Amino acid sequence: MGEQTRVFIGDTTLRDGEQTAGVVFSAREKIAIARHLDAMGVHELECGIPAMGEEERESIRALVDLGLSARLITWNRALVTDIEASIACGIEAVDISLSVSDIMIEHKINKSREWVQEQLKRALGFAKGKGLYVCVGGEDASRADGDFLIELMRTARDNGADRFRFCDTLGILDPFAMYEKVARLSAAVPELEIEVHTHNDLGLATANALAGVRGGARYISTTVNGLGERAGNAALEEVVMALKVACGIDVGIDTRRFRAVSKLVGRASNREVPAWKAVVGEKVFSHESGLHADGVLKDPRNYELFPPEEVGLTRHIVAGKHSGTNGIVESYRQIGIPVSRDEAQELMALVRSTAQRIKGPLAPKDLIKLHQARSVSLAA
Ligand SMILES: CC(=O)SCCNC(=O)CCNC(=O)[C@H](O)C(C)(C)COP(=O)(O)OP(=O)(O)OC[C@H]1O[C@@H](n2cnc3c(N)ncnc32)[C@H](O)[C@@H]1OP(=O)(O)O
Ligand SMILES: O=C(O)CCC(=O)C(=O)O
Repeated sequence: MGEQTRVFIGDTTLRDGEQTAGVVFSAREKIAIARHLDAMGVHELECGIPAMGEEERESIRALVDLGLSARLITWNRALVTDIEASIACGIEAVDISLSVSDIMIEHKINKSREWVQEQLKRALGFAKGKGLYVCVGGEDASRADGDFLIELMRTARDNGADRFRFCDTLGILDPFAMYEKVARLSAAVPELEIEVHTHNDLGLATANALAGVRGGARYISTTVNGLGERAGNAALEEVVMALKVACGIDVGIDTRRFRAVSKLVGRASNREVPAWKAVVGEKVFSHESGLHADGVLKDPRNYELFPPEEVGLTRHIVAGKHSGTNGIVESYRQIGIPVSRDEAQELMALVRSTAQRIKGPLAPKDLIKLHQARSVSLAA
């Protein structure tokens, strides 16, 4: 992956994210999330499912009325009625979804591969006739027969589709398999852009999204905080930072807003973001261990991949069970108490035993108490 590789982010927090069992966004929350993502420069927002009913359609219309820069796209079954419902919302881009694995074709929709091909032609023909941008969503593509997928993509291409969405619906692939599958499709039907939509059932969603890009995909489906069905989707913040730091690809998104949008979606979904969550967790720039704190104080690059401000976070040096001298000097400096290295060394045992007793880091009041106790014992 070179610097020239152009990658687009299609965020589906408002569709797959809201499909998380038990999650409901209010129309106002949807608007706030969409505004945030748009202001950050996210390229496309999958914003809902018009076929669900009038309330959903109203919230989609409200998003259309915002006049965002991001392209708004809706999820649709391969049914003319679904697409009509999208058009009625003022939507100009649709994802037309079909189950494409034999297991789902036979045991979920109870149809045949031929039916899938025909249904695709019908729905796609209708959508293109209405001038829509169309992404064809291949549900369960990762378990589908590769030759059938190529046939389907050719049908999609020949009937005017703009993109094919390769879904690892159950999150079963490893990055090597993802790379191989996407590379094969990309080589067989180079005229059709590929999007990868990866789920996190094995904790591989972000890795698989990157592998898809290496295989030739140009769109990545993400959600804020990795929200989504079951174990969720590839997290927006992880994908963007991994592309930037590990692959040298800048997708042009303002990453400084990641923490803010993460908190917003965490609140709106009622799914608290773990403190150690990659990229946006509250504590991912907190350093306690003696050697780590020392290294960071000398040069943050020793233990930080990028500055915390780049994702809207701040750095913390924490006094606790694993602290060393330099970290303790810094913790006291931060609360306005200068201590020498010798003093810090003496305080270290007290810091450790306090941390052990309270089973956590020391707050400023704990540090002050220890400092006072030490001064009193020295004076006595
Ligand atoms: C992998 C994904 O995330 S795909 C996105 C899924 N998202 C959602 O399901 C959220 C919103 N869903 C809904 O509001 C409803 O499920 C609707 C409106 C889509 C459909 O509702 P209903 O018609 O009441 O059916 P229900 O929810 O029980 O879905 C099952 C039906 O959908 C059919 N179906 C499933 N996938 C598709 C598809 N891609 N295209 C057409 N039909 C499909 C099934 O075969 C089944 O049909 P049957 O009842 O004739 O056997
Ligand atoms: O069919 C699509 O476009 C998306 C379906 C989906 O969300 C999935 O397969 O996980």
